[in-house]
Amino acid sequence: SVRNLKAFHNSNLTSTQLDAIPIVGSRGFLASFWDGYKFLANAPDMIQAGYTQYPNGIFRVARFSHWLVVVSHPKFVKEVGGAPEHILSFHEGVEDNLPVKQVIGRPIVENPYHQNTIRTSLTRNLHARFPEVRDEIACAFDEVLQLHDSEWKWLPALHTIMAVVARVSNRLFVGLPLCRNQTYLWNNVQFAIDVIQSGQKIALFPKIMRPLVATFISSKDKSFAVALQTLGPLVAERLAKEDELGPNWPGKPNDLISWLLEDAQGEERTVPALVLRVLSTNFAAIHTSSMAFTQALYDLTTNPEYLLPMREEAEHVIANEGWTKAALNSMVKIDSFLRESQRLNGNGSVAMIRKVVAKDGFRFSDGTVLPNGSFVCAAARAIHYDASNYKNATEFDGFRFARERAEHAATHDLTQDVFKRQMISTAGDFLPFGTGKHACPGRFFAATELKAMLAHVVINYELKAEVEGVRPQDNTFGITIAPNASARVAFRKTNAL
Ligand code: HEM
Repeated sequence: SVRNLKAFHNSNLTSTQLDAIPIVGSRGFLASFWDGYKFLANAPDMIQAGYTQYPNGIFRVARFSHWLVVVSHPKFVKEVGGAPEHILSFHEGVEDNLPVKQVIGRPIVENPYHQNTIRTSLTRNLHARFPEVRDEIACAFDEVLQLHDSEWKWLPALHTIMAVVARVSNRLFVGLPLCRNQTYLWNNVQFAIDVIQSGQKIALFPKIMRPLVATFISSKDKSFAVALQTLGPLVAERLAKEDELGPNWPGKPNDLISWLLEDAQGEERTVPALVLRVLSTNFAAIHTSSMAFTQALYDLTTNPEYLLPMREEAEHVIANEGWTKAALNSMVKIDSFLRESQRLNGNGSVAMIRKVVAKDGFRFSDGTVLPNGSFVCAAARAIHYDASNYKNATEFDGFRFARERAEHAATHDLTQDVFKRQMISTAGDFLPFGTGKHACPGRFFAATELKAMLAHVVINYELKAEVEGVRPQDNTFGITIAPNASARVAFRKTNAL
């Protein structure tokens, strides 16, 4: 349409509308097209260069067919996070890197009601379901690690943690016995890998060609068939019960299927539609949480002096309060350690990619205008590594947030004031979960799960790095930064000397 053409012209590499915003790299169509390639290999360095060169501001880098505007001041990050969907679109921003419609499914974009279910019902029920989550953590580590007596055992960190996280997350999502069904679990893991891999390829094609390309590349239909086979019967049973006994039947399980059914309307109340929501929640949950925990394990094995203080904290809190969700609030060192790991090793050089969809563009408070059709994001990693945001910013200081919380508590009336240095708190200078309107709705569960997992690990195991003092190198591709996928960590039972 004319509007689409106009939007394309406004945002593409030859547009003059972004002239006021400085460029990192080259100007001119061919040169900047080449920069688009370089960006795939060097995104973190290019973003850091722009950040250093244009402090507290806004700059742009070339992607293949358009500019990506990058904001580096927390104030501008907040303005991006606060803009509503009809001005800065989250979904259109995601779509640029990941063609969700083709690799996951159209309804996830067109009616994202599950985000609300996750933010509200799932989060509200974390207290009630915590004993099961805790039980699954203990069983999953036992069964996945298979440690015997006093042996040190080397395990591939990411793969091992993925197996634990998939089980623990699904204990909450679908409960026993399905959360231990290996076909069901690995289908969720494989689906996420396929979504990312096929998505990155499909995203290189113009939008109009994507549906066709997807029919050759995407294995979505295969994953969906396995999900339907393994999870479908359980969903069918729930729908039948509701038809027969109404929405509040006695003994109704307190899980994601029930929470989704409370929100799902019309055509979303079918077996395939609900299976797709659970599959896509697994996609959003498993890889992000596994990557974050693996990075924390690498931080712990590289800085082993943190193990004992966290073990002492966990043992002390559990002795006083038992294994409850509320007890996790008292584990401030563990919370701080995970937050610090996310700060330094979060999952991307940029975050919060949005597309300007407002007809008249988007205006920042300093007057800078981004025309309709442009893309904008936050320089997440550079912000996290900036000494004006964090003291000794490039150093891993596992308990920095615990110290800040203690200092704050000593000087403030805490009934009046929530100090935002906990794992779940987002800010313009803390972006592992994004911030603002689309901040990750699953972060309350992620924090609960990862804190309980870390407490379990430090109490029950000794750990060893493959090479003492050397952190396994990240895998970097384009804007993505992921933990090393082949590094191993050694585990040994604590009391098995
Ligand atoms: C450590 C683990 C996790 C990390 C680092 C993470 C990170 C993120 C980030 C960066 C976003 C996008 C925010 C933005 O662009 O503004 C996001 C969105 C989302 N996350 Fe998470 N996430 C994690 C765990 C989870 C879990 C466990 C769930 C589900 C239970 C989940 C469900 C979602 C959903 C549904 C969205 C889309 C939000 C929307 O469209 O408004 N995430 N997450």
